[in-house]
Amino acid sequence: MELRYTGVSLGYQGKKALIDVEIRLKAGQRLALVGPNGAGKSTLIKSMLGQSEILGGTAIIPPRDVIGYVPQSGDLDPDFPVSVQQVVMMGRYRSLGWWRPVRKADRQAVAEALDQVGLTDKARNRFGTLSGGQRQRVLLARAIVAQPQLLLLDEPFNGVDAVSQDAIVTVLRDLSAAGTALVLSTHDLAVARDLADLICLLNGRQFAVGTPGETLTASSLRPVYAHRALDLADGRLVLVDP
Ligand SMILES: Nc1ncnc2c1ncn2[C@@H]1O[C@H](COP(=O)(O)OP(=O)(O)OP(=O)(O)O)[C@@H](O)[C@H]1O
Repeated sequence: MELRYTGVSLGYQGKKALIDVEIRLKAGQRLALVGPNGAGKSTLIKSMLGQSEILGGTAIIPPRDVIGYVPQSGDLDPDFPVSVQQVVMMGRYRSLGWWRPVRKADRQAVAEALDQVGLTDKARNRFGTLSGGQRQRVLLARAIVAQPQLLLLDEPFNGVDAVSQDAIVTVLRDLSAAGTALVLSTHDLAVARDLADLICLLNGRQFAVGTPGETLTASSLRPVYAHRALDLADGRLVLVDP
């Protein structure tokens, strides 16, 4: 697994939304994309799925079939009449193909993924009846049954309760210990600090990339958040509505 962007510009219909992207990620590393609304976090994730345009530079992206994607749980229609285990089984379709019936190994993989996210007892429940945090865990299970080498997560903790957040963080740590590379976008600097070993600061361009110690400093964050960064009299920095 190798993900490498060198001087990359990204956007839509030929118009740039994010420039100067320089990232390099190896197996088992965890990268957090941090920046205010509209910074380009989703655009960078979408570029790895072929859903935004690479307008310049060089991007080395693993093949689509080894990439897993966890969308924001709000992106899925909660009224769609499917059970939790059916949603997770969708993650096996790529390897199943429409012509091959579901096998015991597929059912076993689904059961294991549900166990990993702590939702075995909800397997037969309707997806739409779960809480936002539980739905997010189901979408994570759907991604991991395909055993991706690179897992992308768009704001995985938005609208997620503390129990679900802890469950998701544990699964993500286990995945990365087993060699899966992770890229996640987040507004939450505490989450980024605790979960990521690399942080990329974005706002229309890449401002910095490095360890949490290198990037989560007042002098690195100030230009990224611009008018949303407030300098306190004692020299500390507060981010207003990050
Ligand atoms: N499908 C699209 N077509 C055209 N422009 C888009 C599209 N999606 C996003 N943009 C633009 O690209 C820029 C970056 O948006 P993006 O959604 O990547 O930011 P973000 O950091 O993920 O923000 P948020 O935290 O609000 O999700 C914005 O100016 C946005 O308007």
